[in-house]
Amino acid sequence: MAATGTKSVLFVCLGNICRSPIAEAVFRKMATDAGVVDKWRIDSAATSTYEIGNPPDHRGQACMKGHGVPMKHVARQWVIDSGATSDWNIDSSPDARGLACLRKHGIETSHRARQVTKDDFMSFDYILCMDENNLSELNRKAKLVKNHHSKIELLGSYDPQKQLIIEDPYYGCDKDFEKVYEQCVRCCKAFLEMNS
Ligand SMILES: N#Cc1ccccc1-c1cc(NCCCN2CCCCC2)c2ccccc2n1
Repeated sequence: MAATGTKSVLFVCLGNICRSPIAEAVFRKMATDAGVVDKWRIDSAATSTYEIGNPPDHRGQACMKGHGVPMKHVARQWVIDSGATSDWNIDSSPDARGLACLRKHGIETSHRARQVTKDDFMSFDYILCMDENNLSELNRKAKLVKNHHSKIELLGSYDPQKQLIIEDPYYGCDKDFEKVYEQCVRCCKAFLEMNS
Protein backbone atom coordinates (compact mmCIF):
# COMPACT_ATOMS: atom_id res chain seq x y z
CA MET A 1 0.00 0.00 0.00
CA ALA A 2 1.42 3.42 -0.90
CA ALA A 3 1.97 6.04 1.82
CA THR A 4 -1.28 7.42 3.30
CA GLY A 5 -3.16 9.72 0.94
CA THR A 6 -1.32 8.49 -2.11
CA LYS A 7 -2.59 6.04 -4.67
CA SER A 8 -0.60 3.54 -6.69
CA VAL A 9 -0.92 2.04 -10.15
CA LEU A 10 1.19 -0.59 -11.92
CA PHE A 11 0.78 -0.89 -15.70
CA VAL A 12 1.53 -4.39 -17.02
CA CYS A 13 2.05 -6.01 -20.40
CA LEU A 14 3.93 -9.04 -21.75
CA GLY A 15 7.44 -7.65 -22.13
CA ASN A 16 7.33 -4.20 -20.46
CA ILE A 17 9.02 -2.54 -23.40
CA CYS A 18 6.06 -1.59 -25.62
CA ARG A 19 2.61 -1.01 -24.10
CA SER A 20 3.07 -0.68 -20.35
CA PRO A 21 5.95 1.88 -20.50
CA ILE A 22 3.79 3.99 -22.83
CA ALA A 23 0.84 3.77 -20.42
CA GLU A 24 3.12 4.61 -17.48
CA ALA A 25 4.59 7.65 -19.27
CA VAL A 26 1.20 8.90 -20.48
CA PHE A 27 -0.34 8.58 -17.02
CA ARG A 28 2.65 10.23 -15.34
CA LYS A 29 2.45 13.20 -17.73
CA MET A 30 -1.30 13.56 -17.16
CA ALA A 31 -0.91 13.41 -13.39
CA THR A 32 1.95 15.94 -13.61
CA ASP A 33 -0.05 18.32 -15.80
CA ALA A 34 -2.97 17.98 -13.34
CA GLY A 35 -0.64 18.83 -10.41
CA VAL A 36 -1.30 15.53 -8.62
CA VAL A 37 1.74 13.40 -9.58
CA ASP A 38 3.02 13.58 -5.99
CA LYS A 39 -0.13 11.80 -4.89
CA TRP A 40 0.68 8.78 -7.09
CA ARG A 41 3.15 5.92 -7.16
CA ILE A 42 3.35 4.96 -10.85
CA ASP A 43 5.27 2.03 -12.35
CA SER A 44 5.13 -0.64 -15.03
CA ALA A 45 6.23 -4.26 -15.27
CA ALA A 46 6.05 -7.40 -17.40
CA THR A 47 4.36 -10.75 -16.91
CA SER A 48 7.34 -12.38 -18.72
CA THR A 49 11.13 -12.40 -18.40
CA TYR A 50 11.60 -11.70 -22.14
CA GLU A 51 13.09 -8.21 -21.91
CA ILE A 52 14.23 -7.65 -18.33
CA GLY A 53 16.73 -4.77 -18.20
CA ASN A 54 16.04 -3.53 -21.71
CA PRO A 55 14.96 0.03 -22.57
CA PRO A 56 11.50 0.71 -24.03
CA ASP A 57 11.10 -0.31 -27.67
CA HIS A 58 12.56 2.31 -30.01
CA ARG A 59 9.27 2.57 -31.93
CA GLY A 60 7.47 3.44 -28.70
CA GLN A 61 10.18 5.95 -27.82
CA ALA A 62 9.80 7.60 -31.23
CA CYS A 63 6.01 7.71 -30.84
CA MET A 64 6.24 9.32 -27.39
CA LYS A 65 8.91 11.79 -28.53
CA GLY A 66 6.57 12.82 -31.32
CA HIS A 67 3.86 13.53 -28.72
CA GLY A 68 6.20 15.32 -26.30
CA VAL A 69 5.73 12.68 -23.57
CA PRO A 70 8.92 11.95 -21.59
CA MET A 71 9.58 8.23 -21.10
CA LYS A 72 12.19 6.56 -18.93
CA HIS A 73 11.74 2.95 -17.87
CA VAL A 74 13.75 -0.20 -17.35
CA ALA A 75 11.80 -3.32 -18.26
CA ARG A 76 11.20 -5.44 -15.22
CA GLN A 77 9.30 -8.62 -14.63
CA TRP A 78 7.49 -9.44 -11.48
CA VAL A 79 7.27 -13.13 -10.82
CA ILE A 80 4.64 -14.01 -8.25
CA ASP A 81 5.58 -17.67 -7.80
CA SER A 82 6.35 -19.58 -4.70
CA GLY A 83 9.86 -20.27 -5.95
CA ALA A 84 12.67 -17.87 -6.74
CA THR A 85 12.31 -15.24 -9.41
CA SER A 86 14.34 -15.63 -12.58
CA ASP A 87 17.98 -14.55 -12.16
CA TRP A 88 18.86 -15.08 -15.81
CA ASN A 89 19.30 -11.39 -16.39
CA ILE A 90 20.82 -10.07 -13.18
CA ASP A 91 23.39 -7.41 -14.14
CA SER A 92 22.69 -8.02 -17.81
CA SER A 93 23.35 -5.04 -19.99
CA PRO A 94 20.52 -3.84 -22.20
CA ASP A 95 19.81 -5.11 -25.65
CA ALA A 96 22.40 -3.61 -28.05
CA ARG A 97 19.64 -2.51 -30.46
CA GLY A 98 17.94 -0.53 -27.73
CA LEU A 99 21.17 1.15 -26.65
CA ALA A 100 22.05 2.02 -30.27
CA CYS A 101 18.62 3.52 -30.76
CA LEU A 102 18.82 5.61 -27.59
CA ARG A 103 22.29 6.84 -28.56
CA LYS A 104 20.92 7.84 -31.97
CA HIS A 105 18.43 10.04 -30.11
CA GLY A 106 21.21 11.47 -27.94
CA ILE A 107 20.07 9.57 -24.85
CA GLU A 108 22.86 7.92 -22.86
CA THR A 109 21.64 5.35 -20.41
CA SER A 110 23.02 2.66 -18.10
CA HIS A 111 20.25 0.17 -17.59
CA ARG A 112 20.51 -2.85 -15.32
CA ALA A 113 18.03 -5.68 -14.95
CA ARG A 114 16.17 -5.33 -11.68
CA GLN A 115 14.58 -8.10 -9.73
CA VAL A 116 10.95 -7.91 -8.64
CA THR A 117 9.33 -8.79 -5.32
CA LYS A 118 5.94 -10.20 -4.35
CA ASP A 119 5.27 -6.78 -2.87
CA ASP A 120 3.78 -5.52 -6.14
CA PHE A 121 0.59 -7.44 -5.43
CA MET A 122 0.36 -6.05 -1.91
CA SER A 123 1.60 -2.52 -2.55
CA PHE A 124 -0.25 -1.40 -5.68
CA ASP A 125 -3.88 -0.31 -5.44
CA TYR A 126 -4.39 -0.91 -9.16
CA ILE A 127 -2.73 -3.29 -11.59
CA LEU A 128 -3.87 -2.36 -15.10
CA CYS A 129 -2.98 -4.66 -17.99
CA MET A 130 -3.45 -4.70 -21.76
CA ASP A 131 -5.00 -7.95 -22.97
CA GLU A 132 -6.67 -11.18 -21.89
CA ASN A 133 -3.35 -13.06 -21.73
CA ASN A 134 -1.95 -10.50 -19.30
CA LEU A 135 -5.16 -10.65 -17.25
CA SER A 136 -5.26 -14.42 -16.95
CA GLU A 137 -1.52 -14.54 -16.15
CA LEU A 138 -1.92 -11.91 -13.44
CA ASN A 139 -4.97 -13.61 -11.92
CA ARG A 140 -3.11 -16.92 -11.95
CA LYS A 141 -0.15 -15.33 -10.13
CA ALA A 142 -2.43 -13.47 -7.72
CA LYS A 143 -3.60 -16.81 -6.35
CA LEU A 144 -0.03 -17.43 -5.14
CA VAL A 145 -0.01 -14.32 -2.96
CA LYS A 146 -1.97 -14.40 0.28
CA ASN A 147 -4.16 -11.36 1.07
CA HIS A 148 -3.07 -9.33 -1.94
CA HIS A 149 -5.22 -6.24 -2.27
CA SER A 150 -4.54 -4.95 -5.79
CA LYS A 151 -7.43 -4.47 -8.15
CA ILE A 152 -6.42 -6.28 -11.36
CA GLU A 153 -8.20 -4.84 -14.41
CA LEU A 154 -7.86 -4.26 -18.14
CA LEU A 155 -6.70 -0.69 -18.78
CA GLY A 156 -9.09 -0.78 -21.76
CA SER A 157 -12.05 -1.11 -19.38
CA TYR A 158 -11.66 2.66 -18.82
CA ASP A 159 -11.86 3.49 -22.55
CA PRO A 160 -14.84 5.78 -23.34
CA GLN A 161 -14.66 4.33 -26.87
CA LYS A 162 -15.02 0.82 -25.35
CA GLN A 163 -11.93 -0.67 -27.06
CA LEU A 164 -11.30 -3.20 -24.30
CA ILE A 165 -8.03 -4.74 -25.60
CA ILE A 166 -4.76 -2.89 -26.23
CA GLU A 167 -3.07 -5.21 -28.73
CA ASP A 168 0.63 -6.16 -28.59
CA PRO A 169 2.44 -4.06 -31.25
CA TYR A 170 5.71 -6.01 -31.01
CA TYR A 171 5.44 -7.45 -34.54
CA GLY A 172 3.68 -4.33 -35.79
CA CYS A 173 4.67 -0.95 -37.23
CA ASP A 174 4.62 2.69 -36.14
CA LYS A 175 0.87 2.86 -36.83
CA ASP A 176 0.30 0.13 -34.25
CA PHE A 177 2.32 2.03 -31.66
CA GLU A 178 0.29 5.14 -32.48
CA LYS A 179 -2.90 3.17 -31.79
CA VAL A 180 -1.50 1.96 -28.46
CA TYR A 181 -0.67 5.57 -27.59
CA GLU A 182 -4.15 6.86 -28.46
CA GLN A 183 -5.83 4.09 -26.44
CA CYS A 184 -3.54 4.79 -23.45
CA VAL A 185 -4.38 8.50 -23.60
CA ARG A 186 -8.14 7.83 -23.53
CA CYS A 187 -7.93 5.21 -20.79
CA CYS A 188 -5.44 7.01 -18.55
CA LYS A 189 -7.48 10.23 -18.77
CA ALA A 190 -10.65 8.41 -17.68
CA PHE A 191 -8.78 6.47 -14.96
CA LEU A 192 -7.21 9.66 -13.56
CA GLU A 193 -10.54 11.51 -13.59
CA MET A 194 -12.21 8.63 -11.78
CA ASN A 195 -9.50 8.72 -9.09
CA SER A 196 -9.22 12.48 -8.62
N1 LIG B 1 5.61 -14.31 -27.44
C1 LIG B 1 4.96 -13.69 -28.12
C2 LIG B 1 4.15 -12.86 -28.95
C3 LIG B 1 3.01 -13.38 -29.57
C4 LIG B 1 2.22 -12.55 -30.38
C5 LIG B 1 2.55 -11.22 -30.54
C6 LIG B 1 3.69 -10.70 -29.93
C7 LIG B 1 4.50 -11.52 -29.14
C8 LIG B 1 5.69 -10.94 -28.51
C9 LIG B 1 6.93 -11.52 -28.66
C10 LIG B 1 8.01 -10.92 -28.05
N2 LIG B 1 9.28 -11.40 -28.17
C11 LIG B 1 9.64 -12.46 -29.11
C12 LIG B 1 9.53 -13.82 -28.50
C13 LIG B 1 10.27 -13.87 -27.17
N3 LIG B 1 10.64 -15.25 -26.78
C14 LIG B 1 9.43 -16.10 -26.59
C15 LIG B 1 9.79 -17.49 -26.11
C16 LIG B 1 10.64 -17.41 -24.84
C17 LIG B 1 11.84 -16.54 -25.04
C18 LIG B 1 11.44 -15.16 -25.53
C19 LIG B 1 7.80 -9.75 -27.27
C20 LIG B 1 8.84 -9.09 -26.61
C21 LIG B 1 8.60 -7.95 -25.89
C22 LIG B 1 7.33 -7.41 -25.82
C23 LIG B 1 6.28 -8.04 -26.45
C24 LIG B 1 6.51 -9.21 -27.19
N4 LIG B 1 5.49 -9.82 -27.81
